[in-house]
Amino acid sequence: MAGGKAEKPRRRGSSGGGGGGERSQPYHGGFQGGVSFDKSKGQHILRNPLIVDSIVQKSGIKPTDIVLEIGPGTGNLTKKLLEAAKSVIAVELDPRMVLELQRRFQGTSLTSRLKIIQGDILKTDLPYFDICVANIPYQISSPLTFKLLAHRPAFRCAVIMFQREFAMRLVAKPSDTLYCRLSVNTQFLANVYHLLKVGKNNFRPPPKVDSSVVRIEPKKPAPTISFKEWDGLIRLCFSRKNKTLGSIFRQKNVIALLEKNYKTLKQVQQAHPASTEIACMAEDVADFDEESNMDLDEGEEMEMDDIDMVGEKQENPFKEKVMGVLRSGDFEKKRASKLSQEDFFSLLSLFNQQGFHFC
Ligand SMILES: C[S@@+](CC[C@H](N)C(=O)[O-])C[C@H]1O[C@@H](n2cnc3c(N)ncnc32)[C@H](O)[C@@H]1O
Repeated sequence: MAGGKAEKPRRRGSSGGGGGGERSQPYHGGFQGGVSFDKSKGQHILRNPLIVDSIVQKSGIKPTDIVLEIGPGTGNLTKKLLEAAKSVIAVELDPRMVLELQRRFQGTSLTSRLKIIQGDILKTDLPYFDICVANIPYQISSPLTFKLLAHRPAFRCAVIMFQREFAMRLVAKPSDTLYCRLSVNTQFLANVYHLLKVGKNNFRPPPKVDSSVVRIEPKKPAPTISFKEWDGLIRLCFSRKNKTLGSIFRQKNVIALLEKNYKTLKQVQQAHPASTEIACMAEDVADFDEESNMDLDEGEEMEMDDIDMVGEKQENPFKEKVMGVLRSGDFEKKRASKLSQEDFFSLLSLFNQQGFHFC
C-alpha cells in the first residue's frame, strides 16, 4: 500500500487554495470569495495547492481526456484539471458554488472546455468520461463509489479524496482490522490503491477527520458474476464479523432464506427449463447499500432449532445440505475477515453448484 504524506501548506491562504485562483482572494473564517461554506454539504475546500497539483499529477490525465469532477466548489481543482484535460464536466449541488465557478472562469481561455451541471451527483445521469477526479462530500462516499462502478462504459480510473477510515476500508486486505464487506465488494469490481494521506488542516474549514486520496480502476472486463448474487453472499458472511461461517449459516433465518431461494429457482427451472440461474442484473451494483444486512433481523441470532413438536431431533435437509457445502470447501470453521476474493469466488461457486443462491 502506498501512502506518501502530503506536504503541509506553506502559509494560510496561499494561492490556488484560498484565492479564487485567477483573482487573489483572502480567507475569512468560513468564506471564500464572498461564498460562505456549508458544512452540511461537505464544503471543505482544499486550500493546499501542492496537494491539488499532486492529485492532478497522480491522476495521469491525458490531453485527450474528458474528466468528471464531482463537487468542484470554488474551482481550485477544476482549474488544474482544465489545464491538463481536453474538457471537464463538473457536477455541483450548490447553486452559489456554480455561480462562483462561472464567475471564476468567465472570459478565460478555459471556459469553453468546462461544462457545469448543477445537481445532486447521486441523482444525475452520468455522462461519458475517461477519468473522475474529485474531492467529494464524505457523506456520499459509499453510494457514489458504487454509482461510478456501475457506470458504463467503464472509465479508466477515479482519483477521489475520501475520509481516511473509509479509504482504508476500501483498500483493506484479509486480516486487516478494517477489512469488511465494503473492501470485498469494491475489490470485486475494481483494483484500488491508496495514493496520498491528507491532513485535516489542508482544508478550509478543516473537517473533523483526516483524509486520503484513493485510485479506483474498474476491472476490465467486468466480472461476469451478478453483483447482487455476490453481495448477497458477502453481506451474509460479514453479518456477524467475528463468527465462523458455520455459525452464521446454521442460523434459522439464513437456512430459511436459502431454502426459499432454492425452491424459487427450482420452480423457475420447471417453468422455464432453459434457465439455470435466478435473474440478477449487473446494474444492481448501483443499489449497493453498505449498511443493509440481507433480510436478517439483527436481533435474531438463534441457531437452527432441531427439536420437533414431540421433542425429538429432526434434521432439516436444507441445513445439512448447506453445511455440506461449507465442509466440502473447508469453510465451516473459517471467518469472513480472513477470506480473500478467491476464497469468496470458490465459496459462491460451491453454493451455486448445489442450487443455492443469494438474491
Ligand atoms: C469537499 S468540497 C470540495 C470542493 C472543491 N472541489 C475543493 O476541492 O476545494 C465538496 C463539494 O461538493 C458539493 N456537493 C455536496 N454534495 C453534493 C452532491 N450530492 N452532488 C454534487 N456536489 C455536491 C459541495 O457543495 C462542495 O462544493
